[in-house]
Amino acid sequence: MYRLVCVHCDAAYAPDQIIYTCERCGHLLAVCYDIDTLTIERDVWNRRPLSVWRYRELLPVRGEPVTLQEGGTPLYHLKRLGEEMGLAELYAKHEGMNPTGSFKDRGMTVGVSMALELGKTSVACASTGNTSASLAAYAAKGGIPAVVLLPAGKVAVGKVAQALMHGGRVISVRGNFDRALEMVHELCISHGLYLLNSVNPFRLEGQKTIGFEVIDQLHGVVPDRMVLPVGNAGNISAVHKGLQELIALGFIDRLPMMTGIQAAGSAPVVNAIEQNLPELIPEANPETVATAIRIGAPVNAEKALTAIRQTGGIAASVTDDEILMMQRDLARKEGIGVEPASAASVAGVRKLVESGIIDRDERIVCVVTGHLLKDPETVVKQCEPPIEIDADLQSLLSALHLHS
Ligand SMILES: Cc1ncc(COP(=O)(O)O)c(C=O)c1O
Ligand SMILES: N[C@@H](CCOP(=O)(O)O)C(=O)O
Repeated sequence: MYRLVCVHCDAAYAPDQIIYTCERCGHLLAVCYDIDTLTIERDVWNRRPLSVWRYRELLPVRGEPVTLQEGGTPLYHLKRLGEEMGLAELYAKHEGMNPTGSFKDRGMTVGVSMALELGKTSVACASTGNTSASLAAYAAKGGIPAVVLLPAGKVAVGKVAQALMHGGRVISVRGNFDRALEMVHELCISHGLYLLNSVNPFRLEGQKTIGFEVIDQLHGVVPDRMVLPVGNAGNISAVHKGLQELIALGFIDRLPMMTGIQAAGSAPVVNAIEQNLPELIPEANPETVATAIRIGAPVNAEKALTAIRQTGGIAASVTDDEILMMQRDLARKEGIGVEPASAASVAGVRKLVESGIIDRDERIVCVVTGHLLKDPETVVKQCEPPIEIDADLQSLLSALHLHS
């Protein structure tokens, strides 16, 4: 059993009410389980495949889910990069290995399943790219239409391609993501489409399973720190919520220090933490090469600030150059291909270790959120082009600087 509860004033709403913000105070809602009434056995979870649906007792969906087999992503030990930074236990949870190449799939399997359970016949979102790619795919699987609003000219080509190919109705808005989100919210309220951005409390339930999987992949050990790139701030909030539920169940006894990394040109959460502000001041003109996190007014900021502060975590920013350098390092030293926003988490660790804020004996899990192929243009710009040669062995040997 669960209710929807306001994260600010605790007002409660029925689970089948289609509502995204509190009627009393306007803040976001969260799914709140009556943990004492749940029967969850860890052994039962452990016998199921590692996936979002391993944890179905702690998810709101009651019927058969709309699934593309999301979750169960690898947790890599970053031995080379860890050694360079002096960290023996540095890990990356590669969310780019989900069906559409980002962590959004964990949310959409739950969100689209709930849309159908609630009798909705169309879905919508605003997106910097990944949410739209994922929503279009899961709506296709669920057999309902999806409308997606993208900031014009600011979405990586792989993500636009996915949204189009999966049959999304793609609208390019001359404005930034924050404005597109306001517009789609209004559209959903006025015309009854189901909103599947991270203001949707059900979608974030799916995303919390990242934290569950990390604990299972570390054989029950809680990492000292979890580091996530922060855009709309839904993911860091969701992982924190999930881990709090594991504490309530008695499955773990402490929380990792929740650590959020933003791009320097788009860092309102970092500013709020650094200046100890009670709430965030939006950034009017966010800018970064990491277009996925080019967000100036993160809607989940209240929860993210709480997650960071309550766990003794931190927020830090990294420059575009630091992000791209880490994208190359992950690709070339670890064989892990991620998009720029994802590299921000590991770049943030490097910076925080160098500045002495992160201790070298910490066990650290970075969430790398999306796949390299999402943004091929940014990749190609950083690399030497292929060497074109005539089709003979001599040309090949000379291109490779080898003697004949
Ligand atoms: C690849 C990628 N990384 C990180 C983020 C940030 O996640 P959140 O908006 O939940 O903070 C997003 C989307 O916002 C994303 O697409
Ligand atoms: N990076 C996101 C931005 C939208 O965030 P959401 O979590 O509110 O959907 C995207 O991929 O669009």
